[in-house]
Amino acid sequence: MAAPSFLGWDFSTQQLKVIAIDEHLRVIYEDNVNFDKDLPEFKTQGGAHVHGDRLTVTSPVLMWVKALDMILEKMKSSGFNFSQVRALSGAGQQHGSVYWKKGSIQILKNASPKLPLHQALKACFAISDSPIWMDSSTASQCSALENAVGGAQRLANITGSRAYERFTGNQIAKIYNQNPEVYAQTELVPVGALQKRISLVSSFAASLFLGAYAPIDYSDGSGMNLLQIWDKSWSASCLDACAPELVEKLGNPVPSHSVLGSISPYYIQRYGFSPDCKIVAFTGDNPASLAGMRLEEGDIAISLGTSDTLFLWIREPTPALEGHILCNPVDSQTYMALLCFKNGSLMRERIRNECASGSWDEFSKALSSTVAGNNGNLGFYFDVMEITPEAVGVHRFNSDNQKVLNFPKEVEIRALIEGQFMAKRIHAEKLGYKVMPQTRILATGGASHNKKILQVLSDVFNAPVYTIDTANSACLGSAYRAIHGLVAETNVPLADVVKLAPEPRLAVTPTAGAEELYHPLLKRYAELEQKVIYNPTSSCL
Ligand SMILES: O=C(CO)[C@@H](O)[C@H](O)CF
Repeated sequence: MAAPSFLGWDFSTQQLKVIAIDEHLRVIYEDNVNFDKDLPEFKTQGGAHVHGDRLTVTSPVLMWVKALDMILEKMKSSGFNFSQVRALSGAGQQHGSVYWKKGSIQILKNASPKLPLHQALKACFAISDSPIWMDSSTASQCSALENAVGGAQRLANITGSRAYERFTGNQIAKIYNQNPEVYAQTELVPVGALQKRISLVSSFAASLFLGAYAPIDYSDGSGMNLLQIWDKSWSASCLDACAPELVEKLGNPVPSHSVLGSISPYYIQRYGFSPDCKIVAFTGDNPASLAGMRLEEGDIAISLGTSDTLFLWIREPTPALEGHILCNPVDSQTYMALLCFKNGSLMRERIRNECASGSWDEFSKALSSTVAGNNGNLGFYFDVMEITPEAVGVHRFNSDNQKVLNFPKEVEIRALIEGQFMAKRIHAEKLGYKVMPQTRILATGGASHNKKILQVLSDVFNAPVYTIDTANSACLGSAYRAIHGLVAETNVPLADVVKLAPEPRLAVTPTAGAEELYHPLLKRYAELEQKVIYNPTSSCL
């Protein structure tokens, strides 16, 4: 008797990925389809089309459907046993939107198992190229939405974020403003009938497996500037500010752990899935990554990449004009926060090249040869316009808070690393994050292989740092959520469901006295940050 398995899907920007795990959480299959390489007929770059205005960015919907056909055929050819899949879930790139044309629901429901799905659905989309998260063409719609609800902070208090160009509500508003006839084409049926016609990429992907329109989940719905994150219902003032009859087109949002139903007959007949295979609500890629990293309350995940991204588990968030508060995908009573710091590894590499002859070993030696706290020297390093906070340029201050033009090389290196991590703690705490006794920092990305850098991170947060591999965290998190969905109704936390998964590896613990040392420095850093924040009207500092 073959062992039961669970599938996790990730409809990300550049590729479609799938992971199968067994009941012991061991990976038994993984595969991917790269959109540019494997589907060249769609002529994408990085999975997207960047339009001539350099602001509009879209991706072809049928490319996503065809990628699913391809990956399922690859699995079938490899002899994958679909009949043992007990449940599946998935993730999609956040904020993107799919516009189903009138009548698509019948075509989706009755797709012939003799044909690939992309052939059945080829005329089902009112917009063939969906707007995605890389789009920044909706500045006017963002201003209109913030004005309609009483300002940026008010919108953040309602939806968890101020208006962002990539957020779905503003994208829908642009389509309604610029293509009202297309907007009218998207299907409209009574609310409550679980029918709807505008999907996120995540709920669109779930619809393909369900053979019906899948609802938007609370967590990915938090990335639309439309959902009230406190009572998890659509905000009437936000919907009305974006487009008419929007609630009929979105349907009712659902908890992210919801079992939506059984897999569509199309997959049973074409691939041999079991009729009992359950579809668990899909969610956004970042919420799915939180599940894949198995974050728990008090944890903070830091991805040290080109830009540095923080995932926080927060019980009582305070939405701000920076960062994003989302409904937690694995615990409907709590929240997750996303914070992005644009000046990440490229900034670290520039200082390494200039102050450590391009060598990470020399960079690490400089960190070892300088004292924690850097004798009160502080620095802000933003080669490109930073978004957290909005600031640009390099600004150095000595222990008397006097601006200085430069630091000795090893002081510069420590000022960069301490500054980057103090900023992360300050802005995380502004969003309501609290370092707790059980706090763990889960570090990933290139710089997480450098223990000297991690030691500074541990000291600034006064918390142990673990390293994890997040290469497939969204996919793996989706497979974990597929298992969790089957038991979530019994209030079993995800942590219990995935306790057999490989543990993160402890890398460093805080140096004794770190909290006492960095507490006053964090206060100084926050005060000085106010001086460097970008003010287009003031002379450069
Ligand atoms: O826009 C983002 C999050 O707000 C990106 O991380 C997308 O989710 C990437 F697909």
